[in-house]
Amino acid sequence: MKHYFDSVQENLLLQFLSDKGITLSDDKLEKLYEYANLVIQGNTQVNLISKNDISKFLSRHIADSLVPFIVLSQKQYLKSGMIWADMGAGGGCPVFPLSIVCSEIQFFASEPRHKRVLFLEEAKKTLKLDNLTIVGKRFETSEITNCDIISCRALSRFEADYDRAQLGLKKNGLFITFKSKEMTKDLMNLSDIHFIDYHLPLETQEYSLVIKGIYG
Ligand SMILES: C[S@@+](CC[C@H](N)C(=O)[O-])C[C@H]1O[C@@H](n2cnc3c(N)ncnc32)[C@H](O)[C@@H]1O
Repeated sequence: MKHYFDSVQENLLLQFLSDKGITLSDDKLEKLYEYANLVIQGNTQVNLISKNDISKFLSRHIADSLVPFIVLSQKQYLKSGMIWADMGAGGGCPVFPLSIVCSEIQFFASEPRHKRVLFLEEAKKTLKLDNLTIVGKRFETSEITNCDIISCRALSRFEADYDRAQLGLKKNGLFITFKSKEMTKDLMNLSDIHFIDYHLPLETQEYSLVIKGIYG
């Protein structure tokens, strides 16, 4: 398969994963690369990601998307059959990379914008992601319920996203969101809140995965 990114990007992603003790099968890596190809190609038709980010899609967006998988795997939190919903899927990060690597978990992606939904449906079909359901609605009207985990990336303010997630989370479910480190200062006093700080390849700023709930 022709890749629409260079081998430097591939190596940055592999190094990022291996630094965290993660080795993925060749099948899963190929699917991640195929998904990256689809986004890079799809971005010429539909606005999925910023044009500035195309050349670093693997090291910036796919690596970032996999951080919840890395963190929850380290805690052995992920179990077969769990239900995980992502609110505001956009071009599919983090939910596509997560569905690819966590094939035993059932994912839902909620996204209201029609052109993005068409892209996501097509990508799901191409990648044969049977564990992913695309719901072309706002999360509030999606009727997605009973989730073990609800995530969102670049959606809205923490409080608004957390409240929105309560509509679909099981009791004791986890809410997970991605923030820059500097945006977490106001959240320090919340109960059951965890901050896992990290860097991404080629990026100077520090990021924080924010998890609300008890996860180990
Ligand atoms: C900035 S994009 C982020 C996309 C993706 N998560 C990422 O990190 O690249 C936010 C997305 O959330 C969607 N969105 C906005 N409000 C929403 C809601 N209430 N429920 C679900 N999706 C929503 C928008 O249509 C948009 O595609």
